Amino acid sequence: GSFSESLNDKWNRSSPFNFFLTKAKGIDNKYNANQSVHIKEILSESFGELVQSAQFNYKIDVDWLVQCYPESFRSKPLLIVHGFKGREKQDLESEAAKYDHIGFCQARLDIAYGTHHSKMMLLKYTDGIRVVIHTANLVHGDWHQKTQGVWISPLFPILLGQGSGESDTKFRKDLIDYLTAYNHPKLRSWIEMIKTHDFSDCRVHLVASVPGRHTDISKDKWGHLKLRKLLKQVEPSCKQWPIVGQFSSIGSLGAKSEDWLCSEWLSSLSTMGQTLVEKSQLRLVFPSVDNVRLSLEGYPAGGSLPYSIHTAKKQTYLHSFLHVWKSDRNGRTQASPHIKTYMRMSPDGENLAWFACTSANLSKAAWGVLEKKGYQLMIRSYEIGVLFLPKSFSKEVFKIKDDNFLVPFDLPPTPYEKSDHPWIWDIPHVNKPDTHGMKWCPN
Ligand SMILES: O=C(O)c1c[nH]c2c(Br)cccc2c1=O
Repeated sequence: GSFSESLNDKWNRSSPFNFFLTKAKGIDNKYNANQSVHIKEILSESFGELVQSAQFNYKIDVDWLVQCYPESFRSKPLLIVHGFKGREKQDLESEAAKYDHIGFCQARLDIAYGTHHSKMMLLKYTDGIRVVIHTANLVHGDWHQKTQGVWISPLFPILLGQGSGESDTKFRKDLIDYLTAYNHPKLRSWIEMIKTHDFSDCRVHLVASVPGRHTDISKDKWGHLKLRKLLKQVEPSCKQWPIVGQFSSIGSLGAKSEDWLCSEWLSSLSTMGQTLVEKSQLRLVFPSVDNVRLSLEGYPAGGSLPYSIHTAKKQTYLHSFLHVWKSDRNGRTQASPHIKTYMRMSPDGENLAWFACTSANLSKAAWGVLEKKGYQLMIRSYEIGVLFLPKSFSKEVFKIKDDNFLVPFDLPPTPYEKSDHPWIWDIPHVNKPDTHGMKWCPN
């Protein structure tokens, strides 16, 4: 309609998946309607009478975040959960000094190179709690001209009567376990609050990572082993379907594909338990240089795609798995991806055996790596995402068209041309100008 329709109507129409992409300035506005949201809509008064909120993220522009809340909500307690230390922590806290409603929770990062990647909003309203799990940093640029994923939960009401308050997907328990893992006093009140609310309507599973060397019963609570455990529920008929991984950064994966990518990691995502899977079974989507050059932002989009030459040089085998970013179906081929999604698709790209949207990029730090002959799963970072299993929606598979399932990019994905190269952020790109006539010369 002509009004910016309330998010409530949009949310109802997005049921039962409630999965959205962020609005992108500069694409045809018909693609910024139904299944698109902006942060100001999520925090708007029409979406709920806010009492307090918690924002879990990596990059946070405090002033920008405060003005994303409606004026009337800018005094409601806001807890910012981050992973910064030392100078960066000081800078963040001094940025917020002028706001007396903002508190901080510094997540422990005891293992080197770990980061607090998780992106989640906990929104406490007068009549319930809502959880938002997404992929966008709390900075203007992440919500401006990129492709990001956002899952918005139902409004979970206060638990009345004797119901368990838990859903078949055990989402509430998994969320409590995740928050408990921070072991931080400022999250205790949120944990207690979640325990008093009814999450029985929740249809997604939680797939999260917390830093640590996880063993015994904790080994498959996190990272790719949690995903492996959940995917055991997937229709066996999909066993031969390709796995698609799509992400905005790539870690150091080892000298050979058999070191981690096509053994440990792919085994979890393909639940075949087979250690080696033939190449066409795994399709990876990561922006090419031209994807970045021709994006709405131009080369600066590459500032959010931190794939370094140092890492890329060590793993040229990866480049034969790569596919371009193409999202004509959502009018977002030029909206550079910062979303991360993983899925198993039918060869024709018409159906999905499962679909996940998470903060986790393609890295051992995010998904974990088995150590000590598989005795422990070592994870460096905090990550959080949601998994959609057809079974939780009384289906065998997701029929993308018939079920109106929002898939962020075109399936099947399009392989790199011989002339395509993966975007690398710390080398010059000067052969051709970008959409703004500029070149990329990192220092
Ligand atoms: O958690 C995230 O989303 C991100 C983590 N690390 C980054 C670096 Br390092 C450089 C540029 C962008 C990002 C980023 O977006």
